Amino acid sequence: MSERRSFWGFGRRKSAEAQPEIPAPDSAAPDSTAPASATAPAASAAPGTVSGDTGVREADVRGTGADPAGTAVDTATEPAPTAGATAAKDGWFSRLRKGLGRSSNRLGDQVSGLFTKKKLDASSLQDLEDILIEADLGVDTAMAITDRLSQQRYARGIDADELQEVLADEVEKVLAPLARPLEITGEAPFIVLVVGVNGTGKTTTIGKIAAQQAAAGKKVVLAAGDTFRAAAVEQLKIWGERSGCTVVAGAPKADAAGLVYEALDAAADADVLLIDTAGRLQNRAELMAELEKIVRVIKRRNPDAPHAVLLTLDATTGQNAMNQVDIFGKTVGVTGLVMTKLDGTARGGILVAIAAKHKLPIHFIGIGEGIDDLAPFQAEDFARAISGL
Ligand SMILES: Nc1nc2c(ncn2[C@@H]2O[C@H](COP(=O)(O)OP(=O)(O)OP(=O)(O)O)[C@@H](O)[C@H]2O)c(=O)[nH]1
Repeated sequence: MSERRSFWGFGRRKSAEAQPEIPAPDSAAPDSTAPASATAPAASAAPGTVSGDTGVREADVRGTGADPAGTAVDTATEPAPTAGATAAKDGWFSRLRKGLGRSSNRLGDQVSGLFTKKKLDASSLQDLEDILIEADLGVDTAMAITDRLSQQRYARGIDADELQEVLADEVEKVLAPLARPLEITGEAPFIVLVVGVNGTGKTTTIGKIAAQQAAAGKKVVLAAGDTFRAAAVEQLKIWGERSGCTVVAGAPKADAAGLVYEALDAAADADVLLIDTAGRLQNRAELMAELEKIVRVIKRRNPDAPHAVLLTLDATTGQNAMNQVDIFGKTVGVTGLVMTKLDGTARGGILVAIAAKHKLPIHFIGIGEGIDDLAPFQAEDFARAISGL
């Protein structure tokens, strides 16, 4: 059993295919005069107040509205888990298990069907391997599990509970080296670029991270770099208002790289700058070129930045996520993954296959739309939850 990391992993500083038609990358110098406004959040803004005019999907800003300060625990100042942190941890695990219920039920139902026989034989092991592959765990993990079973248990058979333990163990082995909290430390502002396909949860993830960072006492600036979708800007502003973060937004359809340039200025004295980008399919070269331009603009200001490039992946998309990791990785140098929407999908196993193949750090997982529904990824918890333990 691996050592449990603390629930919240932030370090203190110093310490389908609806495709947006993003205009072709603008050749204007990004340091030109893209209109931008630093939006000071209204203290009185009610969470979830969504204007009908904005077209903001209500679900896009659904959060608890609760004070995020009550939910985050800063590990730097908290050497031992408090009763509250333990309760939060337990609460998170039961929600994770519930969220992954469809994935684990799918596995569990199919696997239990194999145990009508007293012993595992070559044919039931082959069936098991097929089930694991169909559950998106990937060929390598599926084979590792069946190999281990054939070596250790073949002769005497195995019951369903033992199989769940073996499954959890093997899944944890794949995931544990990659479960790394996003360390927002060192540089200030720490610049995080968030990229991904349409609707994978970029804006929501930024809103949640912003709330956690603000609750930890950081000064956070949000850049509404999704200039394509007006509703995305409104959505980000609402998240910003909730956590008291400055939001830098431009005119609709403004050049995204120019907006990012303005945001870099606005964030000069901030601890963290979180940059939202428009969703784009990984096979649209011109849209991927726009992302490269954003990275160039950032690097021109700070060659070490962005300090993190997060790719959000929607767990419900299954195998397509593999290809997204490939192409976004090649284009903008993804440094870590956020897997969203693990609640309510039967395809959560894809995270294991992605980990086995791409070996990128997995920073966060999302199991809902609310402000509390994003937490640092913990391999053991995930492995046990998906195995139905
Ligand atoms: N159930 C669930 N819904 C989520 C999760 N994360 C995000 N969502 C929802 O997914 C939808 C899309 O999220 P956004 O944050 O707008 O996604 P995006 O990637 O910014 O979207 P585009 O800007 O259109 O590319 C919203 O309705 C969110 O509330 C999650 O972990 N679980």
